[in-house]
Amino acid sequence: MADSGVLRTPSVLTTGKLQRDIPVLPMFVVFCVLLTCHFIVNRYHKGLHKVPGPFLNSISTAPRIWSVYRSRSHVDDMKLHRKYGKIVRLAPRTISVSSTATVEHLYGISTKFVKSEFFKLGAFTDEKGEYIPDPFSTQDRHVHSRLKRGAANAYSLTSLVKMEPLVSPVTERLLRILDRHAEAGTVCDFGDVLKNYVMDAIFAISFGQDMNYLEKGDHLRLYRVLDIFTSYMAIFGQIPWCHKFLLKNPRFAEWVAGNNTSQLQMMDLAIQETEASFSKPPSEGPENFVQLLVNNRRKSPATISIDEIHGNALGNISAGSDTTATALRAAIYLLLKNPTAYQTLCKEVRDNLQLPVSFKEASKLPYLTACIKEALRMHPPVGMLLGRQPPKGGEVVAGFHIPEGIEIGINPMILHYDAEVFPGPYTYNPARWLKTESNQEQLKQMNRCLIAFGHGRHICSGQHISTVEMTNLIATLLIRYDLKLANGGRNYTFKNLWFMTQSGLEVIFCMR
Ligand code: HEM
Repeated sequence: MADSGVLRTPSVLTTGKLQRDIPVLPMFVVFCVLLTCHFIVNRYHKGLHKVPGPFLNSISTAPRIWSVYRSRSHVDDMKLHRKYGKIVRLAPRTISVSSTATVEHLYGISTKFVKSEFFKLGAFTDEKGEYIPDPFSTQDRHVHSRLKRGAANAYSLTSLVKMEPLVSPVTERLLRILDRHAEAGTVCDFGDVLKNYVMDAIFAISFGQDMNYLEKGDHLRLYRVLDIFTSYMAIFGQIPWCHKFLLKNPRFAEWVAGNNTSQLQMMDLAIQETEASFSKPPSEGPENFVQLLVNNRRKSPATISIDEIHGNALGNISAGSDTTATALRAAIYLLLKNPTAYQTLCKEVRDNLQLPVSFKEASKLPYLTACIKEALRMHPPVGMLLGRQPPKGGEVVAGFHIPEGIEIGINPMILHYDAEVFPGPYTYNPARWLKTESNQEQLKQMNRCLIAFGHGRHICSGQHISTVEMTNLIATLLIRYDLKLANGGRNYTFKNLWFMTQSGLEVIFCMR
């Protein structure tokens, strides 16, 4: 057989020509010089070397990414704050503050700070890859204000209380499942059940119909998408410039998500429900979230576009499911771990409420509200910086000039453990939230620093949805069952990848 020319061509591997032609040593030297310059620029960028923090973190993002990747950045950040004080440089372009005085400055209604680049990783795009503006990710103040106004009535407490009947069938389904556990005396993986419950509840509120996650489990495979999405945001949000090469790139996104069609199904549902709401007159029963937004558009088309209706509805699923489930798990776990608090709450709830629970009645119970606040304090579902960027020209924060383009923020997990605001911060103490004659000022301060839902301009739009869900569900459970942790709660653990998701909440239910 005749040799092909290709085979006869001398290979660099056999001749060793590569080593002789490429000046490896000079290239290595150039690389080291460039890297050193990069580190120097990072460290001294616009005077940021004055902000205290570890040397390595000031020259490279690698330690920060490693800390986030290990799902324990709050532990590392706490240590850094203990060592360096109220303001710490976590990475060349990331600064963490933990001070009461900065809450208003960074997040207040009239703040000049805008959302950091981190949030752009969470933006929705349509099928053509065009950005669908949403309040969560937009940096444009006017767009943000318009979006908030356009959906304000749908997120208001008054509307949500009217939507309670939409969630009732979901709650009944949950109780049937828990009754079965109680009758059989089996241990319930309550963390998973709660996740499914919250998913069904948020679908019911948003679209007027749920996906029966409680009985079918994750049949739409939304959890996988949401897990990838939050871990991706946590890790690559530290280097947001990468996003355009990763999930923002449609080919890469398709490769990662594979043939997962759940987002498309969600989008279809949002589109169908929006169209159905347009074609029927305002209904007599409780209106769901999409219907309320459609009515807003009917009255004044300029207030909200169709894409924005879809964006809001889809945002409810991604922002409102894991977060609320996490808060509920924390509230239940902490209660069951603390028998005195559990007994106090059982007494309050059982003496004052009956099934079916209504928020109007349940929200009057001070100890129930206190237990929810204490759980949100000790285990805020969002456990990383609520990042912001200063306006053009920068801003002075905690005595340091922070130039534009730099991410600065407060991590709820740090501020909520500040002993000056919350004395004995590592102790579960719901009573700290109860009003007394002498603690008015302290309470004001604590409420200002409870930033589990954020604060001010970008405060969580869905806080009332979660509060109603949590209040009603916890009261319902305590009226119907006696609860106790299986194995003393030994399997309960959590990881912090932006969302502080737990696993192993195993509970034994007994009918009362
Ligand atoms: C316990 C449950 C929840 C927690 C702890 C939580 C936490 C947060 C936090 C901390 C922010 C502010 C982020 C920032 O300032 O940088 C936020 C914003 C937001 N949340 Fe929630 N959330 C929860 C439930 C929900 C629900 C149920 C929904 C919707 C149904 C929702 C929708 C939103 C939206 C749309 C924003 C953006 C608001 C804006 O930027 O103006 N969240 N949430």
